[in-house]
Amino acid sequence: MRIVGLTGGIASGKSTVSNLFKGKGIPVVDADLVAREVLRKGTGGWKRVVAAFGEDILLGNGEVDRARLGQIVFSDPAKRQLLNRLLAPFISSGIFWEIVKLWMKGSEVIVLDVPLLFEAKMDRWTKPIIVVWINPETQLQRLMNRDGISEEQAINRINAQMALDLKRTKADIVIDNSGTMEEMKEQFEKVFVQVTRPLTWKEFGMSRNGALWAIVSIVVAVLVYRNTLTAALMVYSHKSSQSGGDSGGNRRNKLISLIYLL
Ligand SMILES: CC(C)(COP(=O)(O)OP(=O)(O)OC[C@H]1O[C@@H](n2cnc3c(N)ncnc32)[C@H](O)[C@@H]1O)[C@@H](O)C(=O)NCCC(=O)NCCS
Ligand SMILES: Nc1ncnc2c1ncn2[C@@H]1O[C@H](COP(=O)(O)OP(=O)(O)OP(=O)(O)O)[C@@H](O)[C@H]1O
Repeated sequence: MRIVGLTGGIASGKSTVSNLFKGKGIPVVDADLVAREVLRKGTGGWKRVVAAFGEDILLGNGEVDRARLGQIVFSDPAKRQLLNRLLAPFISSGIFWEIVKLWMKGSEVIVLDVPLLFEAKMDRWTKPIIVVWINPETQLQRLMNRDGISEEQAINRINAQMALDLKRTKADIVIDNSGTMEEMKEQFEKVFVQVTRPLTWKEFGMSRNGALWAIVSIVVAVLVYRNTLTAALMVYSHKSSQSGGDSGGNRRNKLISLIYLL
């Protein structure tokens, strides 16, 4: 299985790129969606966050007022770190189970869209890593337009993440999304070819089909060579018992019986 990392800065265009992947049939695990799920009313994440931030951050229906919590954490680094610490275990395990589900379905190439891929050190699990880069002026403008927030609020949100220029240096692939949608789509087509090239042996081994292939190969090898294997084990067993050191004798006899059963 190939786990492609997709990251960038806030409003740099990650969701826009991940929608293009989805449009081509590549499954995407969206960390923002996972983060929403783990903050739903009554969940473990919700309980921890309410205990730490108080009931003032709740709406009338008991759900978290995301805009309110956003205002708090994006203007106070200590509170943001607290929120990150509280939610990180839930988000990581949510992402893990999404990957397991896709593995069980047999997906060979998947995309992890994680805004804080480097900050949360999840880049260790992904290869290649795509960074959606954008120039600072366009990023600020797009963020203000999309979220309807002031320049100051937008700057706070941008500064809450690792600098996009630094993320760019850690990328295997960079998509520059400072231009038009058409320019971005042209780059995407090339990136798509690159990330969907045939799996390496290691990636194949990590996929469900690779694991099934390994199990079937072992069973077939045992079936084909069972006489040779049994004979070898019997000779070894005999030699061990003659030399008096036969602590593993029972285990070997069981193995011989198992091979015979097969
Ligand atoms: C603070 C919250 C409630 C604000 O919710 P809101 O609906 O306004 O924003 P949304 O969740 O859609 O996030 C928008 C973008 O903000 C950025 N962002 C979100 N959380 C963080 C954070 N803790 N640090 C830096 N940037 C963040 C990301 O680029 C994200 O794509 C929410 O972002 C949240 O719960 N954040 C903590 C969980 C988290 O770390 N999410 C990122 C997933 S890796
Ligand atoms: N090439 C482009 N030209 C014009 N607008 C764009 C382009 N790419 C993305 N946008 C717009 O910019 C905004 C931010 O894009 P998007 O939501 O994909 O960013 P994001 O990186 O997923 O943001 P976040 O970190 O908040 O999840 C959106 O309103 C989107 O429609």
